[in-house]
Amino acid sequence: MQRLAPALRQDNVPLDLISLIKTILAATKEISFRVSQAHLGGLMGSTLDENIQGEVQKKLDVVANELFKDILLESGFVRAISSEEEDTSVAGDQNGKFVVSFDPLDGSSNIDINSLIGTIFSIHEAIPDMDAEDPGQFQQQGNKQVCAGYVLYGPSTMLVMTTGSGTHFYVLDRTHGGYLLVERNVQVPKDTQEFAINMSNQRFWQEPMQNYINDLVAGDTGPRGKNFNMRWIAAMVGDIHRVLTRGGIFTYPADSKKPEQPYKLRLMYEANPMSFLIEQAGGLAMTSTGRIMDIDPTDIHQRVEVIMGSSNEVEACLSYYK
Ligand SMILES: O=P(O)(O)OC[C@H]1O[C@](O)(COP(=O)(O)O)[C@@H](O)[C@@H]1O
Ligand SMILES: [Mg+2]
Ligand SMILES: [Mg+2]
Repeated sequence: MQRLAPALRQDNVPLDLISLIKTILAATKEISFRVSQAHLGGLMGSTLDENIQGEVQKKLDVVANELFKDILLESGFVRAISSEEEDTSVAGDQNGKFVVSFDPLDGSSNIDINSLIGTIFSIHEAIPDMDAEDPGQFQQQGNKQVCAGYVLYGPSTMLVMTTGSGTHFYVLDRTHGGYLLVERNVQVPKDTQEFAINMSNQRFWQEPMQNYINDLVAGDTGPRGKNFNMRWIAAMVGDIHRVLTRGGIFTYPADSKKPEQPYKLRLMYEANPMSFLIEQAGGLAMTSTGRIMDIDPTDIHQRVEVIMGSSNEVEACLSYYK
């Protein structure tokens, strides 16, 4: 099996980006170890603090964030970072060529039940003449990402990553400590009979989504004429990994549960990186009004509607909005 660096060179990834990716992955190996030892290391449960999202931070959210932030800011490759757990962007090296947005621990509500969690990252080139302190560094569309990926801390620790030449799967080999390529150019099947949504929000969805999901649930007794299965891991990394592995549609639609906050998932460090991975695997990644990666970011923590996965099924869902 091919090691990471030769696999990236095969995709003509520039050396400085390879160095940054290796730096990011060094942090994920440490997080993978801390996650596996969390019970023993007193890292289960919550802190008393809330992040800017108004969520009580888990101890592992904080540990993973500090690990990631420190290793990136000390690397010299990074002009600035933005993180789910940081109120604002944080300046790094003015000579750094890249900016990195990340979700240090995705699926935090799964930590205490020992279920799937992960780390999500998105890399853009830094805007040349802009100051490291300037949050404008992050006002770049998702279609400008040079790399995106996630690491899934599951039975095995898996890396799923793209640099624009397809989406590839890697596994952390615990014998020699490196990520090995296990599958190149994964493809999301165009059709599927599996959907993922938090059904408990149903009464708060907009009518098109209500109708779409009702028709999936009606199965072969309804207009779709076939049965659909449902899955919800409550960790985007886990649900998207299933979609990349066997197809499916994943959606976190707009809802009126909190009218001042109609969307749940964050553009910069959840929706954009997952969109790059899904599109590079032949799927679609949309809101009900357009392509996620064409959205002009206005805030590092802005939230968006998410409908992504098997292309024909995403199209079918969007047809309810027309
Ligand atoms: O709690 P819900 O409504 O099921 O939402 C689950 C969603 O929230 C998230 O956990 C949010 O991410 P964080 O855990 O990083 O805050 C997603 O991973 C997941 O898709
Ligand atoms: Mg998350
Ligand atoms: Mg998180």
